[in-house]
Amino acid sequence: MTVAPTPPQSVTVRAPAKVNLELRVGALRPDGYHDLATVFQAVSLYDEVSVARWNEWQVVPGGAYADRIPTDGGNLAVRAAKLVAEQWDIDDVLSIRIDKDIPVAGGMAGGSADAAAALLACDHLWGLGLERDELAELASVLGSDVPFPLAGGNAMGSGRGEQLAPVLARGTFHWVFAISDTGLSTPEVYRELDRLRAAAGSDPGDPSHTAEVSAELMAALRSGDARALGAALHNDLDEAAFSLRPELRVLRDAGVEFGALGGIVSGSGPTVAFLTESHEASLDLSVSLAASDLCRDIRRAKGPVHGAQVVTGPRAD
Ligand SMILES: C[C@](O)(CO)[C@H](O)COP(=O)(O)OP(=O)(O)OC[C@H]1O[C@@H](n2ccc(N)nc2=O)[C@H](O)[C@@H]1O
Ligand SMILES: Nc1ncnc2c1ncn2[C@@H]1O[C@H](COP(=O)(O)OP(=O)(O)OP(=O)(O)O)[C@@H](O)[C@H]1O
Repeated sequence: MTVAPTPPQSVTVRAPAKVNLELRVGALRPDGYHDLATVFQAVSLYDEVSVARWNEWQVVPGGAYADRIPTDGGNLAVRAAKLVAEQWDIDDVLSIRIDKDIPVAGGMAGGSADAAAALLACDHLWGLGLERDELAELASVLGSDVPFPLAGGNAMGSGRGEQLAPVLARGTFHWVFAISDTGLSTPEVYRELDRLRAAAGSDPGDPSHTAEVSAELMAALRSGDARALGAALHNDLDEAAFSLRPELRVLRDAGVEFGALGGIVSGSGPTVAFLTESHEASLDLSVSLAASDLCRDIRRAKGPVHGAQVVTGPRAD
């Protein structure tokens, strides 16, 4: 006699943060987004999202940044689960636990990682067997950054950042992230870039704002050369973030002076990402930054790492 497999009671998925090694922002589009050319790298800071059937929709916050997780229907993990339920006509209502180790509103795509994790977790909980490209399609509806934490590794992003292509890369890179205690709003940073462009006499919607990833960065990734990668790091949103938070420029300059191979704002900030030569160099830089008192919190991580992965089994609570 064959026994039908029992559906899982709950599923936990771990998803990584990202840093944009290069972020080139093109013209403002009529839909309010900007054309982008970017290279993402997944780094070893993770959120864990557990989904379980429940009698009402709820978010159970946990982890280092628990107090900053929205617990209403606007939470991206809830939106992701509801999107899957709606598409496949599923009536279940879920409790979603989020263990947050990715800074909130820090430019490291924490909410997007949670959305990506929730998509994969629901796929497993409901036994849908979705293909990676079906998940990526749903992810792009939820946000420009959501497809990447599903994929992980290194990837090129185009369109509004949601269209991914693989990137040839070797080696492991050692990062130090300097985290601020108040976040920056992504739309506000893009708006500030447009304001700076307009103030410099150039229409933000002008097609002359083209976005292309540099050959130097791709070559540095291909060869696994940290020094070359440090020199090629670039973020078009740096100046907008520095304009809104001048202290971030001071922090970036200090990290480079303390020996980082390169320093950029991570995505839309305010986290500042520093690339270092080795694990030891990342420890040294962390000590120097901590002594400087220029940031609230310092985290070390390596990249690239895997995209979202199922890590359980039943939930302990
Ligand atoms: C800065 C990055 O993190 C770099 O990867 C992303 O571009 C941000 O991606 P995200 O947080 O997923 O952003 P979304 O939720 O898609 O969009 C939020 C808002 O950011 C602005 N936005 C976002 C992406 C993009 N290519 N152009 C934009 O101008 C728009 O005002 C948009 O309404
Ligand atoms: N699961 C979630 N975790 C964190 N923030 C969330 C979540 N869902 C919705 N949000 C909202 O999204 C806003 C941005 O949070 P998030 O941590 O994703 O920022 P971010 O890392 O700067 O994003 P990105 O790098 O993709 O632009 C927060 O201010 C919060 O109100």
